[in-house]
Amino acid sequence: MHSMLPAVVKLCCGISYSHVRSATGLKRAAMAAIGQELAHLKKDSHLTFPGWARITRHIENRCEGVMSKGAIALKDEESAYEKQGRDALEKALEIIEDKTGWKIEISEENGDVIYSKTLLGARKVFRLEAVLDASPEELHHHLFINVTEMKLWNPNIQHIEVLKRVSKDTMVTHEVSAEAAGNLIGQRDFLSVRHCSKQKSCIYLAGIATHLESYPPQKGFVRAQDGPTCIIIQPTEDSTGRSRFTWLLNMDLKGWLPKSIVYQALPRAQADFTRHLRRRLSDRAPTAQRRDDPRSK
Ligand SMILES: CC(C)CCC[C@@H](C)[C@H]1CC[C@H]2[C@@H]3CC=C4C[C@@H](O)CC[C@]4(C)[C@H]3CC[C@]12C
Repeated sequence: MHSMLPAVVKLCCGISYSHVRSATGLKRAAMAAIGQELAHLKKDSHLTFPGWARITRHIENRCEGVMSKGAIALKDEESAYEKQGRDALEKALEIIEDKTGWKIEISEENGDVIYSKTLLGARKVFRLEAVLDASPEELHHHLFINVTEMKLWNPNIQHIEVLKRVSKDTMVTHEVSAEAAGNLIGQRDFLSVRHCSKQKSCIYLAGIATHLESYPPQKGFVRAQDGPTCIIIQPTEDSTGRSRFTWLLNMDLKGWLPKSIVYQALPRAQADFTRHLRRRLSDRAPTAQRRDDPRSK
């Protein structure tokens, strides 16, 4: 029964899509609540949890159970997150490096291109290719070191927090997407391992959804699952100090929305993100006030 409920609601939502579009306030809140309920149902059924999540949960339980043995348990936990991060990078790179089946989704005047591809298992992923006017180091700074500041320059992110610093290159983060006007997709929250790896002049930022017993899905949000995903930052060959930016967006938004809506929103979110990142980069003067700065609203 539980497994059928999401499908039934999805069907109803599909049928009433045109009504849903014009829904306002309370109605929309009610729909978001239904979506959230379904996400919880799924979570509780355990069956839908991917293997890696169960493993982390297992390790976490073990760690919490034997805290007195402290160091050993902690070490286990750390290496489990490290491993999740490394595995995510490996899997994301496999997806990016497979050159077959990519279609152009959006091709922008400034040269940015977003490609899409449907993976086995039917998930659609997106790959953005852009050249950014910043060094790999600078991008690493904005996207990894100073990750919590992202909400100041990206209005699509309402909240971002580092819950656990596992090592210099690995952390567990919690993000909440912002509510967007005219956006049918309600707010999502993400709990992910973020891992950074530098190889020669290349910087890789990988991410994958994870699980923290102490951080269950939050009230009011649908917990989405990110990854395996990665961003590759490499210097352009022309030594102008710019970077080639490749971003694989691989995300399961959960909830009940029809795929067509989700698959429109995702590349748009990717294009928006890049626009805000560019604005941040061109705005290096610390005193300048940005239009998109939530503090200036
Ligand atoms: C379509 C709607 C619901 C979602 C829109 C928000 C998306 C685009 C936001 C929410 C959380 C964000 C992520 C939060 C943290 C990081 C880690 C950083 O090292 C690279 C960027 C990355 C990976 C962000 C990419 C954009 C992101 C995925």
